[in-house]
Amino acid sequence: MKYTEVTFTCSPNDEIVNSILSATIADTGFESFVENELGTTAYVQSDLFDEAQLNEILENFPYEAKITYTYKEIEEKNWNEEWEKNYFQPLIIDDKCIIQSTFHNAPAIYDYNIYIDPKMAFGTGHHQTTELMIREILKEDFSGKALLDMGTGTAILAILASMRGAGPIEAIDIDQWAYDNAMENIKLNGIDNITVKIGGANLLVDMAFDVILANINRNILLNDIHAYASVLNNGGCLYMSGFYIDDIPAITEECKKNGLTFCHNTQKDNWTAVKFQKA
Ligand SMILES: C[S@@+](CC[C@H](N)C(=O)[O-])C[C@H]1O[C@@H](n2cnc3c(N)ncnc32)[C@H](O)[C@@H]1O
Repeated sequence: MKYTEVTFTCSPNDEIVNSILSATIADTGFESFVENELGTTAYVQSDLFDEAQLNEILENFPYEAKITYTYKEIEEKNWNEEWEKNYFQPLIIDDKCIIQSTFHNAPAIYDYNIYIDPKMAFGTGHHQTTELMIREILKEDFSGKALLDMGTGTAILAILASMRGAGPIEAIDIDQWAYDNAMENIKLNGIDNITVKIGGANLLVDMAFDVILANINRNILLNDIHAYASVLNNGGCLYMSGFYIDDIPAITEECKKNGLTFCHNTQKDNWTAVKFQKA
């Protein structure tokens, strides 16, 4: 599969502009985002890259900013090298959890030592939404809980949930790359209670979970919350991220329609993670 790397130059180059940019283009198929000294570098499958649509987004950008871009097609094999050279550094969260790749040699001295070789899949912990979800998982008692990780990406959340005692775990992603990468990372971390499947909410039949994690995006979540609610046990919790603080009312409204009550939210920059409970 060919990927296109788009380098955005943002003025101002700040958290708000880069966050809005990432969230907006994520809805058009962009999968990975790296903030840098110019703005954001983002990756999209080449057959999904639509320059006219991108221009329209930038023309109607909902925030005062000047954004220009250049792009080039990259080969699959370059991806790991890019990460190794430039982007993915070990990430330590709350002195409890480290996420690093096999090419790092940071000491594995934390309660949860996670290895992720990201390749094309999203989820190294460096995106605000992943970090917010990680903090929720570190906070809650997941022992013995049947758990679903929707939009698993690298399987980072499912792996940490397993280390925190959750199981059995289903990890689902719509993308073949994510499926392959999730399988690799699960093996790399010696986890044996996660089943990975390719697909979307249509797979959610004849299943029941105590906990559901879904870090995807606003529109997909709004569309699929009813399916998540249908496989959540009474008293079970749904944690979601991939959207902004401003989106909380719309998400809450949809959850309410499906018997889910708002518990709390956390936030970083403009991003948020929310917890809902089924009565
Ligand atoms: C923002 S990434 C999150 C990855 C990881 N869970 C994390 O927290 O870092 C969203 C993932 O959802 C997947 N995805 C997109 N649409 C989906 C859908 N309708 N159902 C399931 N997964 C989906 C994407 O392929 C991507 O891997």
